[in-house]
Amino acid sequence: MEDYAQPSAANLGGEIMKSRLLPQPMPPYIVEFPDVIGRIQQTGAFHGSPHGRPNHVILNEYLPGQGIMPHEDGPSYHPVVATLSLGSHAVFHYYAYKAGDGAQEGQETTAAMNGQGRPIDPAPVASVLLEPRSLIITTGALYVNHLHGIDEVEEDAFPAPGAAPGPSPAIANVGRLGSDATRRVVQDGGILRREARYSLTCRDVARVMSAAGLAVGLRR
Ligand SMILES: O=C(O)CCC(=O)C(=O)O
Ligand SMILES: [Fe+2]
Repeated sequence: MEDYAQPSAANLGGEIMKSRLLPQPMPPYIVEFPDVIGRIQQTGAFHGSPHGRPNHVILNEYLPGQGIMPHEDGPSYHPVVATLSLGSHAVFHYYAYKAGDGAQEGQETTAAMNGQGRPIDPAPVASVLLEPRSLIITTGALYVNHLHGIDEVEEDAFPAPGAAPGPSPAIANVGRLGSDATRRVVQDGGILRREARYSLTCRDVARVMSAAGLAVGLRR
């Protein structure tokens, strides 16, 4: 959707041009203290990635009411993404494409389409509540043939048990939430208001422009 209230973003570790990383030094808070990259590396999630650790981080700021439309992260990255949430919670939805080959003539065109017009099943395959200071690692089929997104809402509403199903689907990680208060709201029904959220989306860009390649690129 073009009218999605997009977060403000900054690239850390360099810009990606034509699927290659044009590297830049990471800021100290990423590689020194609290050493986000080193600590993500310790999870083992990047053992099989080209550089064994993330080499690129997108810092996003979401104000209440901002989200990110369902999308795939694409093939420039090794298919593992570690997302650190800071500040506010968010509800992260994973979506599947609708069965079939994609858009057909005369088919309804809705927001539930990706950029190529491939229809997306609007019912998430899974929804996860991302708590502040939590890390979620997305890989496998959820990376390569699913989409993910965050609704652009100012609050997330959770229906009370037995109530008519609300707009929020079941939260897959309800049993693993760190905050008892948050778990009660999700289980018993209630509202979590979004505050400002800062996310660090950490990935490994397989192809990195070398200094030599860069010099050639600059001479052109
Ligand atoms: O901010 C988030 O948690 C998601 C960001 C995201 O999906 C992306 O940058 O590709
Ligand atoms: Fe993404």
